[in-house]
Amino acid sequence: MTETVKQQEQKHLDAVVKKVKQAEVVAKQDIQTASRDTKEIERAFGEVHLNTGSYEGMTDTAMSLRAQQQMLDERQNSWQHATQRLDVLQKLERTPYFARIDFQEDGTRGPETIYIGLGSFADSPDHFLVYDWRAPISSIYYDGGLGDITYQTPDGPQTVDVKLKRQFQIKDGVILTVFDTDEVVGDQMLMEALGNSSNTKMKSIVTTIQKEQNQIIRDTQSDLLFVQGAAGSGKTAAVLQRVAWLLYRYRGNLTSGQVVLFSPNQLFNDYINQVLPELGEQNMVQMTYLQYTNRRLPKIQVETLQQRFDATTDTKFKTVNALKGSLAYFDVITRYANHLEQADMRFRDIKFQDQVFISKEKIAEIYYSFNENYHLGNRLSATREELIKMLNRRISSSLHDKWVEETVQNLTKEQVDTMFGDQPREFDSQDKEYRFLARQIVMQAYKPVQLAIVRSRYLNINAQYAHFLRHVPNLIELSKHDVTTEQWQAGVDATLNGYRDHRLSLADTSAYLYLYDLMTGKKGEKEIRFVFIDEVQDYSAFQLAFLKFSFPRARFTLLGDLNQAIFTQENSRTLLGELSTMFDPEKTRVVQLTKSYRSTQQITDFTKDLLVDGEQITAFDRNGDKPAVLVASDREALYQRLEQQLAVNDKADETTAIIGKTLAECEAVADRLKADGVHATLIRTENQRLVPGTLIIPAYLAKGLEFDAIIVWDASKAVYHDESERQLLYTICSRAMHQLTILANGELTPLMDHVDSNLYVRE
Ligand SMILES: Nc1ncnc2c1ncn2[C@@H]1O[C@H](COP(=O)(O)OP(=O)(O)OP(=O)(O)O)[C@@H](O)[C@H]1O
Repeated sequence: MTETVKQQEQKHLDAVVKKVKQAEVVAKQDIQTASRDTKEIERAFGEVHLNTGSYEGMTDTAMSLRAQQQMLDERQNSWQHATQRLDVLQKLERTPYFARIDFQEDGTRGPETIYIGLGSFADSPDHFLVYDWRAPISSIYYDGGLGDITYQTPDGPQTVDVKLKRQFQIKDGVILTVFDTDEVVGDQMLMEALGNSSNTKMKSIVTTIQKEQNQIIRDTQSDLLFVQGAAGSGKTAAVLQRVAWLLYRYRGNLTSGQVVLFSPNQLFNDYINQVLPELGEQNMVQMTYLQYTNRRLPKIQVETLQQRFDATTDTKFKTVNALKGSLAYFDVITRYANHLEQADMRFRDIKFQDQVFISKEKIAEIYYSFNENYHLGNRLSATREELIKMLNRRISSSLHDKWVEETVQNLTKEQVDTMFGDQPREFDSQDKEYRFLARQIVMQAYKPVQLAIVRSRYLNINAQYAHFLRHVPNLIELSKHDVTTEQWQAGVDATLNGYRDHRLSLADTSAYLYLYDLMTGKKGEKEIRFVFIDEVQDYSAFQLAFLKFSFPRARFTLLGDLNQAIFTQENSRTLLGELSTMFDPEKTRVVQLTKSYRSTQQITDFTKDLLVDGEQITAFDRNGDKPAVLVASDREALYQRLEQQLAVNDKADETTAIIGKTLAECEAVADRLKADGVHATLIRTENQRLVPGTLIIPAYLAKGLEFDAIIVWDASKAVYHDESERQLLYTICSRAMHQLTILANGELTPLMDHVDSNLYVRE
């Protein structure tokens, strides 16, 4: 690359930066004007005279308040808009763009040049100095090298002839490197991006998005987009870019509040929460499935991640749990709910002052009095209406009860005033005035009854769920699911006992909520448009069906690695099959990512060999040390080796995570390091933060994270002996970017028996 090209480009860059700075000045002025206006309006708000003396006065006041509110909203919008704009401009000032493309459209005379950056920037309405990486035309940067390339526009596909593809590395307005490439996204740039060390926060990959990732990011057709990819193949990275892309593509019609990401744990949320702000967008709604369900059942303690991990190793209810996670079980509940349209709905008495006010038998009689066209939801609203009518009749007939008359007589003037409020007080007769006051008093007294009716408290969901569980053997052939009647019965008893102590397993919670939604006719959250589920292999088909039901208008993007199923390993392969029955095959797209970007070639080759029948994985060509394995006969030697490795990693500025199988093991390591004066942070729960420095993490919290160096604590036969733990061990090892050390006490896990001994160094 000649110096002159760099100089020419620097000149162009300087000119762009100058204009960005000018635009910043304008944005700052806009912000100031908007906040000044807001203050003005707020002051005027305070001065609106509240005229409630007459109906006309009240209407005038309401109208001027509404007008003020509207103006305030407008100003706040423009304030927000200008602030966001300034934020993007400030980012552009430092790095206005990262690529240049020269291309020619059919039938045009000369090539056109565009620059691509984090956001778009124009110095006049149709003169773009920088194109947003999400603009349709920018796709050609990610999708191909030179020559004819087709990209999608809202009006259909368009083909252009790409003449030049130039990449820049720019820091604080200065071009560091510039190189032309004929590749898709030059390996040199990717290599550099991957060479950086890890951080407690994930970064955006906007400059080096790979072609396959670009397909995922820009998909608009699929109702179900299933991304299957090996550990470290950039699923999470791609999907966060996709959120940013969707917010741009559907701007004006889609807000970040209409996008939900289900993530494996809270720690992971913390890890990824900088990516969208870095891209100039607001974060989507992020939660774990546990949080989603628990939020709806605040009084119940839903089993935590750790309890769930411990429970999966408990084999007693294995087949029962497998059934509860299946689509067949989802269908059973749906059928059971249909059956409730005819019979068996469980009700509670509505009580008033400890007396039965409306009996459950009466409620059942009303509920089943409507014809068969009434489904559960309408049946419930029709019943509610009837009950309210009954309550109103009771109120009317109580107006002359003795206690009511006495209360009315004893009202003070203030009490009367409050009861009248803004009501006109002209009554034709004293009796009418009495009836007005008496009605208010009786209504107040019956308030709890009214609430019980409106909030459907007469439904007995607990009894209903218990009835359902006992009824399951009549609804499904248990033997087809390898469950005996006795096993099922024991499972029911365990669930109900737990429930009495306000505890519920995650599988039961999902079933309980689904049944509740069907009983009450809830149709899910319609305003949510996109749902992302990361680490989908840890979900049961039931949970996915429930989420689909809960977000009926959403398109789903599911990310998974069947090699990493920690909780549901045996079901993970049938999951794809079950998913295909839930979504229209025409609108389903499966994308496979096979290249692993996270780890060095040596680590990827090793982790790949750990799998017996793994999905396809190829390493990205980046070299490092082979994984080291130390087996010692006493713990002391292991601790020494651990501390020695930590010292080496620290010196090389590599962040280390020590991953143990259980929390108990991690605690033991943490105690020992503390006693030896080695600083390390133990992550006990998902609510902690990922702080810089050495971390000690139990395996079930390590999902989705990555670190420069990983030390596997105790990969011995005593700890990892079962075939079902293979995927867990794979997940742990595949967290490492540059260094992997495996320590084992006594005998090495047999899960490593078939790993080619050339792929690691045995110390
Ligand atoms: N196109 C890319 N350019 C630069 N870095 C990338 C790219 N794609 C992925 N990476 C990096 O590779 C690493 C792994 O990516 P990511 O965490 O998205 O993988 P994953 O498939 O979700 O992995 P896992 O299933 O193990 O959680 C991250 O550091 C990410 O930033």
